[in-house]
Amino acid sequence: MRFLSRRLVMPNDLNYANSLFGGRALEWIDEEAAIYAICQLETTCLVTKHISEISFQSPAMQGDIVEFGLKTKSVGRSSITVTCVVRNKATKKTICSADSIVFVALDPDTRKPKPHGKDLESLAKQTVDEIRSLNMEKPD
Ligand SMILES: CCCCCCCCCCCCCCCC(=O)SCCNC(=O)CCNC(=O)[C@H](O)C(C)(C)COP(=O)(O)OP(=O)(O)OC[C@H]1O[C@@H](n2cnc3c(N)ncnc32)[C@H](O)[C@@H]1OP(=O)(O)O
Repeated sequence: MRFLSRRLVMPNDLNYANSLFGGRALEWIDEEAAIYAICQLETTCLVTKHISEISFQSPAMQGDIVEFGLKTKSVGRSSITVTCVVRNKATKKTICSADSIVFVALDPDTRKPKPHGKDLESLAKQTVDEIRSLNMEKPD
């Protein structure tokens, strides 16, 4: 699982108990996972089909930086299933997680499911190439 994206918990992200609002966490998970799926499938035309049970394990507070871990769980003909973990960047404590988020690639004209032509093997290679292109070596 790669943790590449981060967000800062701001005042308008809070619930009445002054911790991160669950609905905001869900919105972030959907958005982060969608961006990940778009990059994996190399298409901008996809939709969220299914989000599995989400467990909220610990609160995030104002000023916390949270980071999003994503990985591909499986790939089908038109779908990709992604796992997402949200954790506190400083403590590494899990805030919440969604085990299976299913996105379906669509034909932009018909809005029907469209085969994406990817498999786990090709995605693994694509990921290696992507990490290389990010130039994430340690600084001198
Ligand atoms: C997010 C915020 C973004 C913010 C900006 C960030 C920038 C990024 C911008 C772009 C943003 C894009 C991400 C938008 C994220 C939404 O919010 S999309 C809005 C919410 N979603 C929708 O409106 C989808 C509505 N549903 C549909 O239109 C139809 O159900 C669909 C998707 C066309 C599929 O139709 P269908 O008849 O179910 O198709 P079917 O052939 O039976 O199944 C298709 C595939 O889904 C699988 N499937 C079907 N049902 C299920 C199920 N219950 N569970 C699991 N898999 C299933 C099938 O197994 C099949 O997989 P493959 O074997 O082909 O791999």
